[in-house]
Amino acid sequence: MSKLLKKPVKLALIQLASGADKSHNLTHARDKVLSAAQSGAGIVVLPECFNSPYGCDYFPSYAETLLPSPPTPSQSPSFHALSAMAKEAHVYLIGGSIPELDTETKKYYNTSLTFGPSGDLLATHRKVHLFDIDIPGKITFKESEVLSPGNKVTIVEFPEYGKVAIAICYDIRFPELAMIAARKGAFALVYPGAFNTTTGPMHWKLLGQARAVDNQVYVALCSPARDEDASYRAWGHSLVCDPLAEVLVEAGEREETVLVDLSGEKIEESRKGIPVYGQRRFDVYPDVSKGEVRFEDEV
Ligand SMILES: NC(=O)CC(=O)C(=O)O
Repeated sequence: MSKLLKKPVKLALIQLASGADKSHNLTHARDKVLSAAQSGAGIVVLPECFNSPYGCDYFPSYAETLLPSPPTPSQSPSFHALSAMAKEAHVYLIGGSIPELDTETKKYYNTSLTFGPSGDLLATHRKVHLFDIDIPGKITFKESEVLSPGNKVTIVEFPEYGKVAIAICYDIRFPELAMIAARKGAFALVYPGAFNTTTGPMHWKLLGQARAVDNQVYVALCSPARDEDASYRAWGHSLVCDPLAEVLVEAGEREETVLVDLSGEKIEESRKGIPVYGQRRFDVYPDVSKGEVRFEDEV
């Protein structure tokens, strides 16, 4: 079996406390990314909407323009801040997500940017599955009132380590994205995500463990810290599951950085012990990674 993860790496999830002040959020994120790097992290993750409060009312006013790439600093201060943080900390940085406005189509997206240790943009993922739910008496949320969906599977190669799949929050509820990425060789599935105090206790950990056990890879979920005064109260509990679906680390509700060591051996051992990876019956059902899969944004 080829090594999915070429060498051990420390992963950091920054459960950031963000507020209404974007430039403060960016400076605060920088401090946390640098301190995660000082603790030995090689890959650092920020939460969904790390530079703004989360909610349909906020997306338009916080949206930045990313295309054509690279944007100017005034079009996207967050792009430039993330690139600089990755370079200064010398880490692979999965920059949570930010609200994006495509000025040509006038469409808004929930978009994740990933940068390499030289500050170069490695990947862009626009949330594919929008968070439209209605649980009477608990929560109604309709991202599609403002946002448009992305249309591709995102797998990024970190040359030192291997491939990582990136998707955003509600995307975790759709196992196809995870299966495709794992079968294409990702060693980890990373989801910046902001579940809430209704969906969090129901499904956050369960979904992390489910995607891990289905695919025998590491799964990381990175949430904003809970703000009790916000209109949307994030669940917190950023966590990492190993390829056997054991939760290796889990944050509480407040601001916190969790760090964990990932190793290729763990993936190999789990696949050797429970070899479902080689036991699939593609003569009985189709392999979703072999059908028509889009890896590039439709333009
Ligand atoms: N932010 C989200 O997409 C929230 C979500 O997916 C949930 O189930 O809660």
